[in-house]
Amino acid sequence: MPIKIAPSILSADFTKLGEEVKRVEAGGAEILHIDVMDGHFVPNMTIGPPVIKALRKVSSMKFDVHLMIERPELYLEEFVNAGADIITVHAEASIHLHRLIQQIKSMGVKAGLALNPATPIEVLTYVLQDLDMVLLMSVNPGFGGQQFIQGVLPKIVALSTIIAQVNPGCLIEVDGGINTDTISLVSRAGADIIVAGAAVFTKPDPVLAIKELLAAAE
Ligand SMILES: O=C(CO)[C@H](O)[C@H](O)COP(=O)(O)O
Ligand SMILES: [Fe+2]
Repeated sequence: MPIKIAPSILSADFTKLGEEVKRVEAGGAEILHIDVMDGHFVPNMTIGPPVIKALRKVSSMKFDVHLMIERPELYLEEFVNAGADIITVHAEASIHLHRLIQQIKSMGVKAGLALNPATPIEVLTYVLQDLDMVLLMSVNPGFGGQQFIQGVLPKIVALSTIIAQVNPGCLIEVDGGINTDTISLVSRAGADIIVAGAAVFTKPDPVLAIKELLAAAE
């Protein structure tokens, strides 16, 4: 499967969010990455279900909702009702990971599990077979526009080897610090979906920026 870019609205202009989303969709983007932060799990706050619900009215892209929140189990239904297609929770945010993943799947959406840069992939051992996606953070979560952490590259390689054996349908998403220099590294390491925020939405032409990222990945 060719890699896909999921533009992250974290770096979009929030005063015209609907227009920004429609623009990347018209340009061919299929997945929209939506970063939800609660000011507890990460030291920043962003948006929640009402904004996702509003965007759902103007977009038919797949909504890839990245929950950087504590107690995600309390809010799953709200995010599903708002229009999420994939819900990704952090392994570090729950002590009942198996139950949490089953809860997401029982709601009829795809289940993703995110790992911070310092979290080893061994945490996936007994849940990988149930996942639709693993999100490997390549920055410490909380902010857009940070520098890519090179140490995550062997983690992507190791995970893609394990996924091929255990759950070949499970996708690897890499999130943080992606630009035209770093994208080829993560693509070669085995990423299927690559999130890009600053590298898309701080550029004068976000659609062109996505095309340049895809070209650099090859
Ligand atoms: O989850 C995130 C931050 O916690 C963002 O998705 C990520 O950082 C994307 O932004 P950028 O491409 O600008 O690094
Ligand atoms: Fe994210």
